[in-house]
Amino acid sequence: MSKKPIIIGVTGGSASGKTSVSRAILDNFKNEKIAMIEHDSYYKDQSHLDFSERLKTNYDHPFAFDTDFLIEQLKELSEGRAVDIPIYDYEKHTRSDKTYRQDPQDVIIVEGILVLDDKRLRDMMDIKIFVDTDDDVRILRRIKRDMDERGRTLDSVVSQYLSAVKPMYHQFIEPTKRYADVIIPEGVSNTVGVDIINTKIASILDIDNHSDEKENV
Ligand SMILES: Nc1ncnc2c1ncn2[C@@H]1O[C@H](COP(=O)(O)OP(=O)(O)O)[C@@H](O)[C@H]1O
Ligand SMILES: Nc1ccn([C@@H]2O[C@H](COP(=O)(O)O)[C@@H](O)[C@H]2O)c(=O)n1
Repeated sequence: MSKKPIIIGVTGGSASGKTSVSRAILDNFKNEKIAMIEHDSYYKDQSHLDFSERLKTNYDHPFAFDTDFLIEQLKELSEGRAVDIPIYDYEKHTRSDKTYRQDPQDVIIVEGILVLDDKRLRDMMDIKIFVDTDDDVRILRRIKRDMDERGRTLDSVVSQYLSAVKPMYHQFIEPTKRYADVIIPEGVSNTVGVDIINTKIASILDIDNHSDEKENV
């Protein structure tokens, strides 16, 4: 029987640096069996809706996600079976018709704005991390990212931020900070915070953490 993986939840507001922190962990453990799964991959399929209808969805509310499916796939992985994870299309606001194959791993990072909101998900996690970055920094990063990578206009980013992203952050995301084991101010720039997390993961995996030495090579 396969060993249950270590599951690490990484949350925080949009553009707080969740993906960057997760990548730093992946990089530190690149010789181990480790992968990141994004909650965003499990945004509900909206292919049955017109594009104009999809624009009305509140993508920062827990209802926008098919979290049951994420939990189901995490259980499959935990029991040693590979899964096919949906690939999300931010420009079309729905799932693409493609998936990618994820094999079982020893460490699984589950990243997303609402991964600590669902108790069933939280209870599956061994380490829960909240990346804490000021709202003004996050909106500036988001404008750049959404215009460069997600096909958005400045007006659409600002209007979505004021109508959904900001209020949902304060209603649903920020309150999950209380469930975090570790809060990392400033995300990946906080090298001490990231190193403490890597050391903890290494101790659970029962391996030495040589991240300092790797940096100096
Ligand atoms: N500590 C940081 N300093 C400067 N830029 C950062 C930092 N963390 C993330 N970024 C940048 O901000 C943007 C959003 O970061 P990302 O890690 O994708 O956030 P999230 O996954 O929370 O949406 C990216 O362009 C990333 O390079
Ligand atoms: N069709 C969509 C789906 C999601 N979003 C936004 O993505 C944000 C979460 O992703 P991060 O990488 O920023 O954590 C979330 O705040 C949604 O508003 C979107 O704009 N369009």
